[in-house]
Amino acid sequence: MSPYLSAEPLAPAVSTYLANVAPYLESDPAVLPDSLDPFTVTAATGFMPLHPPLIQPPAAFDPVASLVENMPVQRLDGTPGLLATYQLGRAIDDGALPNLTLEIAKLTAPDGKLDLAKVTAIFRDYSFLSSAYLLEPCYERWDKGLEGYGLGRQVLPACLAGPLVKTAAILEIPPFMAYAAAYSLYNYRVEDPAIGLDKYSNLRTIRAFQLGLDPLSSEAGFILTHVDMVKHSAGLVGGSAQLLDAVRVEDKGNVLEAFALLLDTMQVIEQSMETMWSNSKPKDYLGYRTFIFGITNQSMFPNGVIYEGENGGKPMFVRGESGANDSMIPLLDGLLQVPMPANPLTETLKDFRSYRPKPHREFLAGVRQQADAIGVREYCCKDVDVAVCYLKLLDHVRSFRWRHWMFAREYIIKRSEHPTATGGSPIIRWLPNQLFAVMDLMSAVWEGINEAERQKADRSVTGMMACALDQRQKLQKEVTRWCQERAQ
Ligand code: HEM
Ligand SMILES: N[C@@H](CC(=O)c1ccccc1NC=O)C(=O)O
Repeated sequence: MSPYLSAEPLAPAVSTYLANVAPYLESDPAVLPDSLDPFTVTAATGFMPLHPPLIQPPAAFDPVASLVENMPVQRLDGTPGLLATYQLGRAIDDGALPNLTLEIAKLTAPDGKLDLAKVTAIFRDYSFLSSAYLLEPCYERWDKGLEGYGLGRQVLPACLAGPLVKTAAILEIPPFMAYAAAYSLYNYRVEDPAIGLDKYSNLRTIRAFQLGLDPLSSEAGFILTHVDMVKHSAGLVGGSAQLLDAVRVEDKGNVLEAFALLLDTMQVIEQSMETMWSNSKPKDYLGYRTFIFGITNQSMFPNGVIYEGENGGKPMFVRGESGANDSMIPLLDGLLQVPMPANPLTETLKDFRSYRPKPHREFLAGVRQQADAIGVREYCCKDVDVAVCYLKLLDHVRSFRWRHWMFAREYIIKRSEHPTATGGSPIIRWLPNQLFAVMDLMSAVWEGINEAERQKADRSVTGMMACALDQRQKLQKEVTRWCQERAQ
């Protein structure tokens, strides 16, 4: 019978549903206005900003731009900035910055709405200044080789707190340095517009804390490697939408095509991730890292931070920025329906969701909801060809998280006793919580395939599974050892 004659209305196609949560998915970013959130998700830009990040805020904010340019340990021209001699806090306390909160409402785009690109650039600059202000005393201790971070400044003055809270409220994100809207994804520019994002060597940072305005520094490398990875995220966004559509109508050909796109994209993303080791040296990490800690679960802010003039005078607790706020791996967790154990570590994983840009949050929630509604995992496990693709994509999630565990070990754990990561998660136990979950799902899916079918699968799949199982044991041993040594 024609669907048009059916008495039951048809459930909307997935793409229609995703169009509800990501209305500009198919739009050309070039024609989208700056009154949209710069992190609006499109099939062309994925999780990157719609347009290149705005470098300079409008003239009314010149005092902010000038202070943030003078702030880093090393300025763009190579000379020492305020943080080199721990003078930023004093400059702000002495009135270097007027309170520009009321200027924010004047930031309109040609369509008469608020210009969210400008609002984001201003949020970025205020969040750099605010984190530098709050954590400068900790950096001073670190720089002088003293043990522990001590205390940060416990009060954020109104000239920083007002604009930070106001811009964050407009963007509907927490009022603190963010991974996407500040330090990483809204913090790049290109040296030669003709080359654009195509070559890593063409990337530059806009703002930095320590030496990061020098493109060859480890801080720049740290930031820009994220940009270089996320620039490929369009393949994950498009591939996810394609997979949901195809699974919904049980179109195996399209399912396999969607997996091919997702697998190819992850391959490129992981290749780029590997360049972190040369772009950014582990020995340099702890310096600029001092400035990216948050308030929640950090010894530097045992009683939170008072934002002067905000929150009824009560202290604020906000997590620090973290790659955990990136959207690529959480997208795949949702799409592939990776079950996370019910425990406090997983609660932290869920808490990180609210730190993503609003359009990313909505897109991820939509994909998660649709994957659950159509049963992506169950569908994929019914057919061995599809199950193998599903396993291969899970294996990318595993290898991303494993590589990432190596980063945590070499850049942080071996060099610092501080028990919590910048986002406030326990440094030793949190990353393995999610890594174990992926490895366990891989085992369950593999064991669900009967012996005869498994024999038919190509050798590389058997090898992939053996490697994942072996790695699980190694990880378990390593985590147990670190927990014993650090009493965690
Ligand atoms: C030197 C490089 C890196 C180090 C030392 C590092 C460290 C960490 C740490 C310690 C966490 C724990 C979360 C918290 O802050 O509380 C984390 C989470 C995370 N980071 Fe990174 N990271 C690095 C590079 C990257 C890169 C390049 C990406 C790519 C986008 C990334 C994506 C993530 C993700 C997705 C999570 C959440 C992990 C999960 O869900 O299991 N990280 N990172
Ligand atoms: N959580 C990490 C920092 C981190 O995750 C991060 C911070 C800023 C920008 C990107 C990040 N990416 C890595 O996960 C740490 O504790 O050092």
